[in-house]
Amino acid sequence: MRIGILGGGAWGTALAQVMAAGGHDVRLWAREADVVAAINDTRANPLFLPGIDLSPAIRASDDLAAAAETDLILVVTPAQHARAVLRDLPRHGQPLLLCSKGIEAGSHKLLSEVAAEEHPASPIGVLSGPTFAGEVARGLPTAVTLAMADEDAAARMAEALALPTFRPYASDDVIGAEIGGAVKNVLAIACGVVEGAGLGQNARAALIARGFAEMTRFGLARGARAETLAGLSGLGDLVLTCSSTSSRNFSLGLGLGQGRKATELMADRRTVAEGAFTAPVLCAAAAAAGVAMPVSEAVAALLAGAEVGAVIGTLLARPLTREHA
Ligand SMILES: NC(=O)c1ccc[n+]([C@@H]2O[C@H](COP(=O)([O-])OP(=O)(O)OC[C@H]3O[C@@H](n4cnc5c(N)ncnc54)[C@H](O)[C@@H]3O)[C@@H](O)[C@H]2O)c1
Ligand SMILES: O=P(O)(O)OC[C@H](O)CO
Repeated sequence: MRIGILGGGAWGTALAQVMAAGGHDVRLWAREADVVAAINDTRANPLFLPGIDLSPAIRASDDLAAAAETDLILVVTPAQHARAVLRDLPRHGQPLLLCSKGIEAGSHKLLSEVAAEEHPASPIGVLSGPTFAGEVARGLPTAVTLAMADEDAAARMAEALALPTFRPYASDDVIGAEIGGAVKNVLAIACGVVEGAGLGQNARAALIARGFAEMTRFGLARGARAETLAGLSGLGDLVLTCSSTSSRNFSLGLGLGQGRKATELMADRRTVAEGAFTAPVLCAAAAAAGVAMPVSEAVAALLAGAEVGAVIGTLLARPLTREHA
């Protein structure tokens, strides 16, 4: 297949490497001229994915039209930029596979809804799961959820994209696959806070379990299926990012837990910690749906500048409740 990849960050570049290893013709769109030049001239992306020798089958361009002349498009921009990039992408009706993790600010729309609005003729899918880009690019074993409304189409897509070390599991739960990836980024910040504030491993395990309860409540309210949230793109990704400083979201939380301010931690970064953008949107969307998300609200409060001790105190002072209320 000819595969267009939108986004030359760590994940877009790692996916380009996977697709090239599968024998596909890969056209990577990156917005930074230095990223395009580095990929084409030196087979590397030192800005976003250092230390990886890239396949010669990857051709980079800053021209969206070049990525559009393909059989399949992977959308890998930060979530808040997905609509603008999709709006500029020429419409050819090929499938769009969403690989970004987030919820659109303002509209509270999932990226599958954004993509369907911008490219109504394209079949929409989601590829999501526990996937640190560096490990995927190095060919380490990885499994993901690949969801499309038509599960047979998802299975065919999974077959076309699979490698011995890259295993997509087909699903028809597009919403579930998206919500797991978006919510786990917020919860990973919370787990980083626990680490940074020295609250211990019991607290982190409790937070993963109660965070998963939040993810499930919100997901069910938005039409996700519980088994998808308990799978690779939900619980699988939650466990990965809640337990490793390789996660940008966890690392952001670590700094917050040490008492540093979000503005300072976010100031100079060129890489994206999606949970910081998702947290306020998620809280607003959950409130609109009548879903309680105390852990996510605590993260949103910290990101808005609240003091870490006060936020932890408020969370621990909540009235006791039933585990499955
Ligand atoms: N890095 C990972 O391990 C990983 C794994 C799975 C999913 N993701 C998701 O993939 C998405 C992209 O993350 P990443 O890690 O590849 O990014 P990154 O942090 O490596 O790089 C930042 C990216 O943002 C892009 N960007 C900045 N401003 C932009 C704008 N105005 N318009 C369009 N693009 C803009 C940059 O060009 C660059 O591609 C995120 O939603 C992330 O959650 C990342
Ligand atoms: O580094 P993070 O926290 O953006 O996580 C990257 C991926 O989403 C892990 O699956």
